[in-house]
Amino acid sequence: MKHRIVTAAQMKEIERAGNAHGLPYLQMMENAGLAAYTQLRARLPQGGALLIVCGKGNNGGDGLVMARAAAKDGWRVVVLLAEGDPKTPDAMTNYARLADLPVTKCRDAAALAAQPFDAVVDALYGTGFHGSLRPAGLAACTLMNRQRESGAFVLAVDLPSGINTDTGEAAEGAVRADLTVTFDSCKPLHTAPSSAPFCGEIVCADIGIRDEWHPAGLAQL
Ligand SMILES: NC(=O)C1=CN([C@@H]2O[C@H](COP(=O)(O)OP(=O)(O)OC[C@H]3O[C@@H](n4cnc5c(N)ncnc54)[C@H](O)[C@@H]3O)[C@@H](O)[C@H]2O)[C@@H](O)CC1
Ligand SMILES: [K+]
Repeated sequence: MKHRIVTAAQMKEIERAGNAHGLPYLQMMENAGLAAYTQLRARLPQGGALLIVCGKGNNGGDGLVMARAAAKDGWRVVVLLAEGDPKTPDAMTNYARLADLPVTKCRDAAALAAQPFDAVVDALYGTGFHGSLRPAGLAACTLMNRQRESGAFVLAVDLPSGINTDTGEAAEGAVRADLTVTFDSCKPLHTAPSSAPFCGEIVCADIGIRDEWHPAGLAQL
């Protein structure tokens, strides 16, 4: 794990620098989703039933990349669109890329409560989350936490949903993960005492943004 820690706003600057150096946002999302999937496959090489809970932003987009990779690898994939259709351009592109794959799409967390899964991917909220969980988000987080209590392995994409990236404040009902795969740099929540216990093991994955591209002042942190 890299020891550099950056805020949500600094991470956006780093991504902007990556894009300016010729690494498009869509490619960063692809790299993020595949890096997280590689970590999942390393822990559950046998595959199985996989629930991927997606929000409507770019964190959900990372989850949709994972859904594509996992379906091609033979997992039985269910995607829960917990907040409806993806809304950001890159997440919408990755949703369209699922069209010809055997991925089940669902919009109702309650419908999945009794279904057993070997693994759950939390791609509901990432660095964009702040405040408290609203009903749809809370229902999705409750489903993930119940699945974990029933034995499913929970991988959080970037951070467990329901946690504020910069303060580490955990909303009531936030996800508890076995593994958190974050990207490029760690964020304050990964080490804050209030939120670190929600993360489980933390892996910081390379998504192709070279250290020398980082805006001045961030590369040395
Ligand atoms: N920007 C980029 O280039 C990349 C972003 N990546 C991913 O994108 C994530 C950030 O994506 P976004 O900025 O789209 O945001 P998120 O996907 O983290 O959040 C989604 C939406 O949730 C909303 N939201 C905030 N608080 C809420 C609440 N309490 N209840 C309900 N909804 C709430 C936000 O308004 C936002 O629109 C990162 O965590 C990372 O996973 C990665 O794909 C790597 C590249
Ligand atoms: K997440």
